[in-house]
Amino acid sequence: MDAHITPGDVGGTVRAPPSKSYTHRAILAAGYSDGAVVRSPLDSADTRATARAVEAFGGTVDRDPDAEASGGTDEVAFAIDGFAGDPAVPADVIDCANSGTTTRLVAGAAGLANGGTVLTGDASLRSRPQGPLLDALEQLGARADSTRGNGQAPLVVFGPISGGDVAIPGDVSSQYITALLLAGAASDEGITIDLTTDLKSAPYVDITLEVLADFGVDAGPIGSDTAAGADGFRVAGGQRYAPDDGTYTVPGDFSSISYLAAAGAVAAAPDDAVTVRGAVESAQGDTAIVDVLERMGADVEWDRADATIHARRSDLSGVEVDVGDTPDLLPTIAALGAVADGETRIVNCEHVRYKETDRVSAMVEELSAMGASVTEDPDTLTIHGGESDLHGATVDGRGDHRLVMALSVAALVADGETTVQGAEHVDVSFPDFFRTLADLGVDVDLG
Ligand SMILES: O=C(O)C1=C[C@@H](OP(=O)(O)O)[C@@H](O)[C@H](O)C1
Ligand SMILES: C=C(OP(=O)(O)O)C(=O)O
Repeated sequence: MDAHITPGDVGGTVRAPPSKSYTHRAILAAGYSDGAVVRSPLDSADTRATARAVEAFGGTVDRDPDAEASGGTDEVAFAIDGFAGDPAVPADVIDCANSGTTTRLVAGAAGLANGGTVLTGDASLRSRPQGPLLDALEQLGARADSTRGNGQAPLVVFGPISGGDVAIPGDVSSQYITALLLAGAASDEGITIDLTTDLKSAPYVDITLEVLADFGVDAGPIGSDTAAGADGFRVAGGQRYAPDDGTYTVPGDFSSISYLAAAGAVAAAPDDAVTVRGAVESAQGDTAIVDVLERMGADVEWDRADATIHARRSDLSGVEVDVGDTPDLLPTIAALGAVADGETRIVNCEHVRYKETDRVSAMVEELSAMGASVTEDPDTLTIHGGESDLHGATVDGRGDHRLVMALSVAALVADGETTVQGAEHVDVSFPDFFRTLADLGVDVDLG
């Protein structure tokens, strides 16, 4: 599906979708428990993959937004029956679709099963690195293979592990650490994780620790108060997952909010603003988008008490942004850089090449097609911005939801219509993205 976007002003109030990262963890944590209700979950292609995995391990996920689970309101909730820390051997291959988070977190759970679990997914997923996690599972006594021997899915994991010590790099994906922490709590002995490199994407491990705490599970960093700067992590075994009152509520998604706030900053009508509700404080590193926008000169305000963000149009200037902690903001910041005056340098971004696409190269090529001047080094993306340079074009979302959304933001201020190919891929993290843009007044034609 293509999205044809006509440039124009935006304004109005919209709601942020629920967090993808929190929803994955909450579904799987509920799976590890005897059962729990997850309120306000993100219902998207990626989170459905995690729900399928919980069912493959013997749980059930009732996605019916039905009265009982949601406490009699029309709020959406998932009612989940867990596998109580003891995953069954799946009867079939688990299809993780496009979701790296599902693949890694579920590979960890597979380590606890008394038999084999096969994990696969789409072509993008099957090109992403899993080697360090397979190696960690082997250190814990599992057999963990990539069928092609290239460290990529399809993966086959044979458990059970009972816990122990692992050494693992932290600079490829923090999701390996999350996987080991979630599984370690349900293992007999617990898991101690020694980081052999600095940790990238550290706030995602803080999200994990926050969700674990909310499910009554004790785990923490070694040598630091938070994941950033930690030498490693420790989770004791034999713990029971059980959230207070049997329910867990998912906060809004700041990666998704980044597109809406950016849209306001580049295209809000004079005397109007984009207002985003659901901007609840949490451990999400991507709240940094507010600071990035402010540094670029945007008129943006996060009313934390009201969980609301207001973004008005302003002239933006280029800045340097380190995305070591916030890889998912790279496409948004690159689009903002293409609109801003002067140079925007996105540094510490090598790990952003291991996502659904190599997002560094992809943003260079697609923004260049819109007339921006963009260059890359292995670890840096540089945009030589200036709104007047951007023109409408046909750009390829490359099956990557974040490319589709970031390019749609750039399209709001390009000269002429932009066609973003593969628009349906927003289903991965923000299924209502184009409806939300239309609610903000964007002239978008899906066809
Ligand atoms: O744990 C998570 O929920 C995520 C961690 C990050 O990945 P890496 O840790 O692989 O950088 C992020 O890019 C991804 O979108 C979601
Ligand atoms: C990289 C992402 O997710 P995942 O790793 O779960 O595929 C993302 O949402 O940008």
